[in-house]
Amino acid sequence: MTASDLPRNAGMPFDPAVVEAVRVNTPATLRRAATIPARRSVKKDHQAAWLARAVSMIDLTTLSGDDTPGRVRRLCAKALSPVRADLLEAIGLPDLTTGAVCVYHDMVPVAVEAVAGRIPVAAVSTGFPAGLSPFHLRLREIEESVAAGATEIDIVISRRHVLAGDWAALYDETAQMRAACRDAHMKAILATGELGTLKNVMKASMVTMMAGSDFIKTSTGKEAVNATLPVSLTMMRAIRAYDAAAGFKVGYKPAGGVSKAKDAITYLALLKEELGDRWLRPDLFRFGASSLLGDIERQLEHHVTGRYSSSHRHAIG
Ligand SMILES: O=C[C@H](O)COP(=O)(O)O
Repeated sequence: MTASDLPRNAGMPFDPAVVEAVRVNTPATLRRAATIPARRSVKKDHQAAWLARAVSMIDLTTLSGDDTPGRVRRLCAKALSPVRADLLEAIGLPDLTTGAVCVYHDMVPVAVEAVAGRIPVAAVSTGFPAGLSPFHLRLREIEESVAAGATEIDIVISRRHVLAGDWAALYDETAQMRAACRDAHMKAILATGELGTLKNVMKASMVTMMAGSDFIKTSTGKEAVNATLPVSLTMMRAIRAYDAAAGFKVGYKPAGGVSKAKDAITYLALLKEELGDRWLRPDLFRFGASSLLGDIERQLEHHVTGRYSSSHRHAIG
């Protein structure tokens, strides 16, 4: 299934009442989030299957100033063959790829050629990570990446509109970005670590979904605080509220600092509890991660062989 086959979020007219109605019980959210990692919601013998599913939902990412075509080609090769064939065979999987690759605009042509249509190419955009370049150039960057073959665009929102409570401005900018994406799927990066409160996270989630975002994504990976469980719980609840109001299922993408296999399982267990099995698929969930795949592959090797490829690795807690 390619991006263009997937349903798109048509959005809904901006409704300030929806934003004003937002309520977040922060202490309760923090308490609930604190209990999640301790729960053994995934049985040990199911872990391999969950880890393989996590791999299929990774946007394998490189977003560094020293990125080169060679590095991006190696990233794409890994995305197309993320787990050793002997390990896949041992866990009974015929084939596996990551959900997508995610790169800066200038690396899109290299990635498009390297993946040869087998998985989507996502481009970060709109002046990533700060999102403070001239607005017309932010829209132009989207258009250029789509023209270069990116079928998924990860935009960054203007945090100042959230911090000022200017929800109409946030809606308007996001809607214009969505229009610039044309057929490409749009993920709205909220940079939640810079939004101050969980209430602002919930409001920004609702506004960007009303403006037509197909996914909402926690972070650029460049903030001081990126994906967390309390923020994830809040954004998943926003997605559920939007589905109830608009009848559309928006995807969720935690990004930044998700680097351990046990964390991936925790996120998936939370997703299953909060949104249900339908979200446990690449069209509605992605990890934005650059190093998570390495730890998952090491855990899969231990599951199959009883050994770790490097001595410093520890079993999933
Ligand atoms: O989605 C993109 C993030 O920048 C990935 O962050 P990470 O390098 O901490 O995995």
